[in-house]
Amino acid sequence: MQDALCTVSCCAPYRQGLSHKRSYGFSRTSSFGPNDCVLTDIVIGGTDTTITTVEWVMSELLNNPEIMSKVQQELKHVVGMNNIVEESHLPNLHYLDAVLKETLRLHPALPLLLPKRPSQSAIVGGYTIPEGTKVFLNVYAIHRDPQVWESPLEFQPERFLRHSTNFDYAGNNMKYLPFGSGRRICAGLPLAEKMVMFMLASLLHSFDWKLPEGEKVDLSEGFGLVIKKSERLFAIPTPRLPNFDLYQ
Ligand code: HEM
Repeated sequence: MQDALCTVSCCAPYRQGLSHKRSYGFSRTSSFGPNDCVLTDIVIGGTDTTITTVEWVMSELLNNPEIMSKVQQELKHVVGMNNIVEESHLPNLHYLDAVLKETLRLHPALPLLLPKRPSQSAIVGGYTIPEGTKVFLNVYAIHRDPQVWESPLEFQPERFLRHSTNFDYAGNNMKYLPFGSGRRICAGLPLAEKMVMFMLASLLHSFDWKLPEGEKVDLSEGFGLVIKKSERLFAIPTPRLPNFDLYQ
């Protein structure tokens, strides 16, 4: 167990006896050991981000019923109506993948990533960043920059089908960084991508979704390290599959 945990990148400084350079906005107690740190990172990093992302995708889809219908058509084609979603279906859900990428563009769960402190002074774009400066990267602004994105405020998943080779989650393209970049990129990225795709595919394959009568989706944002919707989403599911035994 200990070996498995210690492979997570943020534990490495502890193993080398160095101090942790990340600032989270709250102080760590001295009773925390290396493995507590990893577990805390995983719980904090892996829950709010994932839930918030699923909620934003569902909100955007309820706001764009024609896009939701395209996702469900794809699920009908790839998964079938007498089957339930399996992990093996996920690589073939290209349109749902584009919907997730477009949602993470407009609603990156961590809009400023996590703060970093350079361990030595550096010059970036002509600016000197002294050692120890707290640095935030405004991914939210980059993802909505009209010089980078055409019609940046519109929800258009198709843009990721056109540019699918350029925009992945690996953090190599500085125009699109929903999981960060470099050695502090999201440590849960492979799990997060699969988990969110699986949840969305299951929700949209098994159910049709609508809003309560007369209600509209409120897309306004709250304020925080993780950008959540200011109002929780309330939607009504109706079973979609003909064979109800599949739900059991
Ligand atoms: C949709 C879901 C998720 C999103 C959008 C997301 C996004 C991010 C971002 C932007 C960062 C900061 C990267 C940086 O500062 O450069 C991060 C860090 C991190 N994430 Fe995630 N994350 C998600 C899910 C998860 C999950 C499921 C886990 C674990 C099970 C996880 C674990 C972590 C950890 C441990 C870090 C800190 C990495 C480090 O400091 O080296 N994340 N995440």
